[in-house]
Amino acid sequence: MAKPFSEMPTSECLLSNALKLTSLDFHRKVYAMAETYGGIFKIKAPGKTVVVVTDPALLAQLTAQEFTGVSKPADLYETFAILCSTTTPPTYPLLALGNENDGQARWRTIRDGFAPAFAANAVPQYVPILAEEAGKVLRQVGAQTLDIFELVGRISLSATGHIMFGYDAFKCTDLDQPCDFLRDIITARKGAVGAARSLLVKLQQQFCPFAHDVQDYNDSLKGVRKKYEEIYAEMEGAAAAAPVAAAAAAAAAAGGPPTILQAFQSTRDYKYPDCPGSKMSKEDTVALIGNLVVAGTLPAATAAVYTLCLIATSPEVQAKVHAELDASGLSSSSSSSSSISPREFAASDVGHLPYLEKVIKEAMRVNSAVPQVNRATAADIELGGYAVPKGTLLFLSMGGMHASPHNFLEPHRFYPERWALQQAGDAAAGNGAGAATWTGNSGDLAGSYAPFSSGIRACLGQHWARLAIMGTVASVLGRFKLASPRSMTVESLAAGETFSVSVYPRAPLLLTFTPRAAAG
Ligand code: HEM
Repeated sequence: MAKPFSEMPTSECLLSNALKLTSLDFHRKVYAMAETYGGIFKIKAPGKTVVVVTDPALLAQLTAQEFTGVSKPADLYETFAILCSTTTPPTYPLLALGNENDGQARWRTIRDGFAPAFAANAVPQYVPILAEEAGKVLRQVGAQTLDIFELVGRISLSATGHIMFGYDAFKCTDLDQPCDFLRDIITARKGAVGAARSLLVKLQQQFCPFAHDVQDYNDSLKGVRKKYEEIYAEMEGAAAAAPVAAAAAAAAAAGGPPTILQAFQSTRDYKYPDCPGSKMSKEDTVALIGNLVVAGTLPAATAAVYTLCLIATSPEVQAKVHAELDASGLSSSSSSSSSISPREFAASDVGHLPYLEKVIKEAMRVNSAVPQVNRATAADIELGGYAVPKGTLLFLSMGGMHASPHNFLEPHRFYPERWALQQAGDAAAGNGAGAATWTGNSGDLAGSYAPFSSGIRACLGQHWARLAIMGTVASVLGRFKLASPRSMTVESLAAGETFSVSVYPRAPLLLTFTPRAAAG
């Protein structure tokens, strides 16, 4: 007999739940609900049942490859469309990679084409480019107060342009030059969420005026789409000037991994197995460019930004990070010249900055850049002893899992040492109350941690994201001591965030930069 779901009390039901779904910080509300209702519970929304999952084992089960009763809606917008429609919603070009409606085989073909360029052994080749772009931007920073999201966004965009498309696609290395592309992406996506929000508001008046909002959505994407078309044209030119496919073949013949640019070249000629005779069109490639720009810039920038903010407000953490960078020769204060020119971050530094690694891991736990992914049941399934019928929308809240007191002690505390103490506790069982206290309730912190999701649809760019975040944070802290002019805590950062494709700060996040050589 299937267990009954935890139900919301009547005061929480229907309309109030539906409005929570439309709120931009809905994921934070889910965290609070999970504290009350546990690792799996049901919320009521118009026309559909929604099941929220924060339990680590059930999350892993739902994302696992062999779990076939579950499909992935492409995006938040499609999720809303499923919420209010019984028919299959139309597909949107921007979401081509990861859109289940295009067919599993098509998605698999594209993912397989790009996977070698994102593999763990391929991403170190991008690090020198990131370090160079970070250096170009950071050399313009003196002793001053800056919006850290703007600064890191510039580094992220310059690196993305060079690494993925082989040229300066976003031209924003000069601090005095306007560089609004990251904000354009956010605004376009916010338009999409806004359309979804108005969709649900209208739903209360008349049932599902869907077509009208699709138009809003497409209009909101026009600006950034023009940019993706420009990038496509530039890549065509580059391919004509220097045969990228031949370079990819040569790299493969030499046993080296291909680059992302080469992967674009080779996937372009792919045929879709489920559609005989069809090849990837220009439209598909433009959509993929958009997909990788959005996925590759926003969440990684967010993660680096929140890491830097948390470091800036924790003097003892910052001192330890600086000491580690000094010992590795990555700080300007450790360089023989007094100028701000530390050795640039290199892929070989990974594995040799264990404290910084824990700091980033902890920052990505207390502030999950991608707090939630969605799934829909394609058949009746059983989940953790509960019966979940076909057509149920599943909200997989990794942020809720990271913030749950069921999984982490003092979950809202930024405490990088918890990861070291777990290792110490594992190594020396019965090592006193300190270690035991911090091994976490379940004794398995790692099992409750999945910022990139897991399984068949796990983040394709996660190896690169980890390196990029570490390289960005090390490049900034090697050169500067950071301080926050206003007091910032985990709670105040959370209160100031909002959500589009990933979490990002609602207002400028100001940090004061003091060159390390001057700070001593
Ligand atoms: C901190 C940075 C990042 C975070 C937290 C993050 C997180 C995620 C998550 C949670 C998913 C969805 C997984 C699911 O539905 O189960 C995803 C998918 C994806 N990510 Fe990332 N991501 C990050 C950076 C990147 C970067 C740098 C790239 C590329 C350069 C990238 C490319 C992708 C792609 C292509 C997918 C779709 C995979 C598929 O549908 O098969 N991500 N990411």
